[in-house]
Amino acid sequence: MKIFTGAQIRELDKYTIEHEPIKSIDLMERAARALTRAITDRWGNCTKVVVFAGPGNNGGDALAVARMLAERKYSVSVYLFNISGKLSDDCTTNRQRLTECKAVKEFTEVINEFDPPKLESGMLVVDGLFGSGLNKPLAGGFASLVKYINQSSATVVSIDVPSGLMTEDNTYNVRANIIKANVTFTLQNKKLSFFFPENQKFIGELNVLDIGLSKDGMKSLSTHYSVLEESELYPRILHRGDYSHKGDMGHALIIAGSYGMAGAAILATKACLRSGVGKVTVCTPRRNNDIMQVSVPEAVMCIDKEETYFSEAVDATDFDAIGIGPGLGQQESSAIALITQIRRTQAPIVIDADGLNMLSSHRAWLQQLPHGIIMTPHPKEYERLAGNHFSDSYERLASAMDMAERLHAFIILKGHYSALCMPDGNIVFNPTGNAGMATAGSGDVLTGIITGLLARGYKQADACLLGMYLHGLSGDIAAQSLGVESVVASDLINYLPQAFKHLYGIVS
Ligand SMILES: NC(=O)C1=CN([C@@H]2O[C@H](COP(=O)(O)OP(=O)(O)OC[C@H]3O[C@@H](n4cnc5c(N)ncnc54)[C@H](OP(=O)(O)O)[C@@H]3O)[C@@H](O)[C@H]2O)[C@H](O)CC1
Ligand SMILES: [K+]
Repeated sequence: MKIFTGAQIRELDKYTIEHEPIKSIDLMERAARALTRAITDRWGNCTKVVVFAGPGNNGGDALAVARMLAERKYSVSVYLFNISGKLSDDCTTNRQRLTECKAVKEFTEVINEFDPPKLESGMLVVDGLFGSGLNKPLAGGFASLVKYINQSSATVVSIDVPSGLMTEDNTYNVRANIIKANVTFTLQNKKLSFFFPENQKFIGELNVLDIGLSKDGMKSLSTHYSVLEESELYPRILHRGDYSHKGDMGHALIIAGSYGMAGAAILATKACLRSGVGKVTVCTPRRNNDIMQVSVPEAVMCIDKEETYFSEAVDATDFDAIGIGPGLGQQESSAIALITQIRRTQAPIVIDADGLNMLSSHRAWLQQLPHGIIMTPHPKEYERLAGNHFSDSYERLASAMDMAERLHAFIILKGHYSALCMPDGNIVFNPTGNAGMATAGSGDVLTGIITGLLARGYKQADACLLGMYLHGLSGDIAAQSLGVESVVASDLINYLPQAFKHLYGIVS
């Protein structure tokens, strides 16, 4: 599903108006009907409603919703903020319709003085001050109103976007001046800023309402950002021939685990084995040998000459993919072995965890990474890799997008919505996964899955998309059965077969 910018939403509006065709005011009426339905489905008409409308089309939506609620016998008080004496055309028409509607008991047009109404628990505030047309942080009277609403105990429903929140970049926004909604009813598509964890407290529970914008219009607009849809994976899935033998299914190499961190190697290796690959070899220090042999009997061992850490690059000629980094430690000799390994390897590579940390300590090496390399940092690992601190997720994502393009790399920024930044500048958010996956070892499992998929024959982009999706799906199935509090990384491996079965079940 594409994620449109504010400017593209305006384009889509125009396209729908011209091609459906539909008058702009009727499109607003359609949006207001969808919003009203969503509100009346949840709150009965004994709920007292206070509507705050701004000067643009977000305010127009709010005025239309106020009228529709009043017609359905809700007690509605409406405040329209017309400070600059300039309303959008559709907002003006809806002001007219509202004043003609006898059911509306209280309508105040605020021109300068504003005496705020009492907001109490049990009341519903409809926030229609600003939506996708906000072009600077809120200040002055609007900022005071937002603070007044936020400190009240009323329930707040935001139309389209919590007022004050930008649809994309909030790096320089004033966070105290953004509505904290309990529920946001957004129109047609999720906005980019909804994918960033620090904005969740403004959005509350998110619901997307279909307002019938042109499907052709959406298809023809190209976007940099999208959310992965399961159906996009179906044509990418590789099928195993009935007569396949393990030699056809790929040979993966996992380089992981220093002494005391054998668990990371075990998790990555098991996840790799569960991802359809024919054979997995693990390179790990001597002292991990016994525990590895016992824990993952299916894996072949390639023991490093050092007792406790990775010290020597492996001959990679026979491997179809390499995953390197989980629990590897950050010894200087491991760093040298890491870059030697990267230089020597022709097969696709996934770097994670300490592999990334060691690259961060030798940032000049980034230029030597082969095109198509996959890196899977969590936010802190990415900051170290970029050598920069970012003030928010948008800034971090923009930097990762730039790095992916410069290095021709695939960078998966892990998080609530993991984001795959591709070398062509596109970014895909993964919709699966849950808070239960914020647990040690979860990343090692992802490294194992992607390495397994690469060795199995998937191209980098497909391995990343499928890997992120399956990893999250397995977490969702695990959480369903165990509860989010109790999920641990090994559960992600245990439920991985069900995630695979789900996808393969649909396409076979
Ligand atoms: N396709 C759809 O999704 C539809 C969406 N609808 C609704 O329309 C809004 C977007 O409407 P728009 O008029 O473009 O924008 P807003 O209502 O959000 O705000 C524009 C007005 O706000 C002023 N503005 C902007 N920033 C500030 C600020 N920081 N402080 C004060 N005023 C501000 C701006 O004035 P300028 O002079 O600065 O331009 C405008 O007056 C969308 O969110 C939906 O709710 C349609 O109803 C249906 C289709
Ligand atoms: K709003």
